[in-house]
Amino acid sequence: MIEFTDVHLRLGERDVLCGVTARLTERRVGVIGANGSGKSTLARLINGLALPTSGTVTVGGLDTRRHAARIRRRVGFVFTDPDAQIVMPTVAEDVAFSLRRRGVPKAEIDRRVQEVLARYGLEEHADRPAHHLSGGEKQLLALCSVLVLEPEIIVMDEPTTLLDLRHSRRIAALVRELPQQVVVVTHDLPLLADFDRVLVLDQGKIVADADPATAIGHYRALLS
Ligand SMILES: Nc1ncnc2c1ncn2[C@@H]1O[C@H](COP(=O)(O)OP(=O)(O)OP(=O)(O)O)[C@@H](O)[C@H]1O
Repeated sequence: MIEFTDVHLRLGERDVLCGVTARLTERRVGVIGANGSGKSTLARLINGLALPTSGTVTVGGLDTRRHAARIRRRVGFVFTDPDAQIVMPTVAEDVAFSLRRRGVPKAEIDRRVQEVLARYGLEEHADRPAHHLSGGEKQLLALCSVLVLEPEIIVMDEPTTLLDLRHSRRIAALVRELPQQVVVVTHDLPLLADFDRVLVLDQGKIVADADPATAIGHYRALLS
């Protein structure tokens, strides 16, 4: 469970989040809102990449201020820009990287890497330089590198931005099937169709918190 309690976050001169309170227990939670409304910042708070100026964020009862390392092992974060996440020369090595750092035995690493690449259609790219992949393939790779760690919670910041329709649908299907809790920040409204809950942010505040159709209706009205 993720819990925000009266979270304020000031960056420079700007109040980016202003009194956010929410308990997220549902399996599929979407976050939508205009550009600059604070969605990515809210997502980054979940694994301690950003810390509140006041208020608290807890994950499974652990405060992100005090337990950042433990929380990062539990919360996988998929960045919008996959280049920010790709660290190793080849696709397979990139997926294996964090498993290696966690001391997982080599045979298990090989098995898990192969499995995740096959599941997301990247197996033929395993030995290619990661930076030669297309934007969409890189986004899938960034996702594979997080999924292979089997985190308890997955936070995705605009995971379909670079993807064509086929790959967007694949991500939507993947999100539907994942057993973990998933929090997705997105402008891709169809992705949220069968989500359990959608938050709408506006100027750092939650202005709607409802089922997808209701929340999206609110968002459309806000921007009209
Ligand atoms: N380090 C920073 N210093 C100052 N302001 C920042 C910083 N990081 C983000 N902001 C500001 O905080 C606001 C919220 O940013 P955030 O990235 O959370 O928005 P967003 O809703 O995800 O936007 P988008 O849909 O465009 O990705 C923006 O106005 C942004 O300019």
